Amino acid sequence: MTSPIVIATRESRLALWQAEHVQARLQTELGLPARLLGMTTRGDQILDQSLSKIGGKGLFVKELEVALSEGRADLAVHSLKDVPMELPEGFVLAAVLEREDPRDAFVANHYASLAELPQGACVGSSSLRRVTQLLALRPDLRVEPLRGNLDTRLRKLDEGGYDAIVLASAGLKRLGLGARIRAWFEVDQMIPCAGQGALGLELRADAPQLAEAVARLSHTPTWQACEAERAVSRALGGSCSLPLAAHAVPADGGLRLTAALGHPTQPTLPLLKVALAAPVASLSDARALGQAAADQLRAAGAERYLAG
Ligand SMILES: NCc1[nH]cc(CCC(=O)O)c1CC(=O)O
Repeated sequence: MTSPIVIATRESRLALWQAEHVQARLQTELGLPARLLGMTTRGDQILDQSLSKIGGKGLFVKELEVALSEGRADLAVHSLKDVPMELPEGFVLAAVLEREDPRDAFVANHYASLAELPQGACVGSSSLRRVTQLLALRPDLRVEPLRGNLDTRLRKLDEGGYDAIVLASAGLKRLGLGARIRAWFEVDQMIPCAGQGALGLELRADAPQLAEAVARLSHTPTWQACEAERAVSRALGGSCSLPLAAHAVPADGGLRLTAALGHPTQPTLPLLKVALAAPVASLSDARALGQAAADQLRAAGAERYLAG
């Protein structure tokens, strides 16, 4: 009997849901038994500072990669949007699963939508991408930092610390909290982050057999879209201290990609936005589209924003 595949996961409720989802799919679709190895990452421990200040997205994946490299785990399940644009040497992204709803959600107890918020209302978000797009829609709002896992953020809203908060719809739905969503931001109004709503499966690069097996769980249209989105970010430096949004949707046999860049320290400067479409038949076509979007952002003046 082969020993079960060990899945390294963070221990937030969302991370566990995602790991269990992959565990179930390995079992039912591939006949591969799997078990979970839960672990706490630095990103889970440090909750009083914004992620962009303490080292970025990588904080959520580093400990899982250590478990992979030490052979304590075989597979790590990540929210793709938390995965750095360049994986460290020795690791590969072996599959991207079909995307959940990629939209951001408006969550509030007393207001049904962004438009209903009174002048000067307080909205919670620590995401520079959300902050800059919120202020572009409603310059009067006061945006205050809000970190923690989804349950913590909802509790802080319920305790009255904010009039509204913005969260990824995918996470809320996965946790059965979809009823908390009062309104959705359309993707052209609040462009999602690269990879939002998708799960990525990471392996050691020296495990080609497992890579081949898990690739069967992958969803090609989602992977191509996410590859284009991630390429925009990679081409602009890939840092999570940049308010960068990138979202691609299938269109006419290819992809339509929209991206927006805000200024990292001056959230009220105008957002630079681009939209382009191209036929896409492979991951490298998708990367080329993302690169082209980044080139257009540079042509539109991104340099000034990237310098800080
Ligand atoms: N940044 C944390 C994070 N990472 C993944 C999700 C939600 C699930 C997803 O978008 O795939 C969230 C919560 C949020 O942004 O509100």
